[in-house]
Amino acid sequence: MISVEEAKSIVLNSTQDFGVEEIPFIKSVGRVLKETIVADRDFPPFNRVSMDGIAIDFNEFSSRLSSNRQLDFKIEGIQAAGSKQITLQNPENCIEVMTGAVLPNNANTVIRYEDVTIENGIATINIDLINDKQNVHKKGKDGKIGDVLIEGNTQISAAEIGVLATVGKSIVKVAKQPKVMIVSTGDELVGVNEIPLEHQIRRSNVFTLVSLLEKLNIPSETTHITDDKPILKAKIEGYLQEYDVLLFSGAVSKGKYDFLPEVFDELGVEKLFHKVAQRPGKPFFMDA
Ligand SMILES: Nc1nc2c(c(=O)[nH]1)N[C@H]1C(S)=C(S)[C@@H](COP(=O)(O)OP(=O)(O)OC[C@H]3O[C@@H](n4cnc5c(N)ncnc54)[C@H](O)[C@@H]3O)O[C@H]1N2
Ligand code: MOO
Repeated sequence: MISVEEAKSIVLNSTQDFGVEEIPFIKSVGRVLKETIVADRDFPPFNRVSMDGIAIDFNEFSSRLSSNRQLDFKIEGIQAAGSKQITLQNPENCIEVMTGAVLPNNANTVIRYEDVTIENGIATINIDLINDKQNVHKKGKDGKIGDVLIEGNTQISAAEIGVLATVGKSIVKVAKQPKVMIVSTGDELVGVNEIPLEHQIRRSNVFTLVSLLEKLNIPSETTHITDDKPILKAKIEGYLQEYDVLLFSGAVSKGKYDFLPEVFDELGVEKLFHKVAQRPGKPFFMDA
């Protein structure tokens, strides 16, 4: 018999690498990333307008302010998000700009609609306090092309999904999940939908295990084998070929029909431990 701590360390030292696979990024939540994700361009990729309003040349504004001239700017055009960059032709004018748009060429400062009055195609700025380059999210401020955005071995969450989408990673390399079969044993067990006879109980443990694995994003299958040694042996021999991990519930104790330890031995699987100093679950069995 070994302690819980010893058992835990044996389990954790028996981890296996099941390889790498490529999957659609949207299916990768909860999976472990097996590549480094880098920025495919600067972010933002252009000087990006961050307020709806007008874009002007700041020098023009400050020289007018210092010489007490009118703060009215003729509107030359509109720069919408998703449109190619346009150019402010005359520095005495302005361009209406939308959040997410490219800052027009020759403009460097954005004033919000809330601080402007627009009448007959002329925008008049109603405030004095304006900072050079305000309301512009500078190209590359969040990240430069080639910057590492997500390190390998990160567990992918919703936040990483957004980053993967941003850099165009539609297919992503992740650690492969093991193929798992969960086996219940015992002639006393009946299905969840069945009404057990007095001497029977419903098969429940396997579904707890399925759910625990589902939480880790590991799909699994379940099956039931009756307490018949030749059948157990034949079935387990097949599962050992087909699956990476077999989980068993029952048949590892001292009972007359607890055949699993013998079957494992006959099939040549290496026993790592059997019996852990814990209650419940003392006859916990693990092999490699
Ligand atoms: N004059 C003012 N302008 C803005 C104000 C304000 O108070 N006065 N508020 C700013 C704030 S704060 C925010 S937040 C934004 C919200 O704007 P919208 O809800 O109208 O969103 P959009 O302008 O359409 O987009 C904003 C930004 O996000 C980018 N975007 C949009 N959809 C997506 C998507 N599916 N995936 C990636 N990126 C997306 C878009 O290109 C813009 O860059 O308004 C400010 N302006
Ligand atoms: O509401 Mo906005 O997100 O402050 O930029």
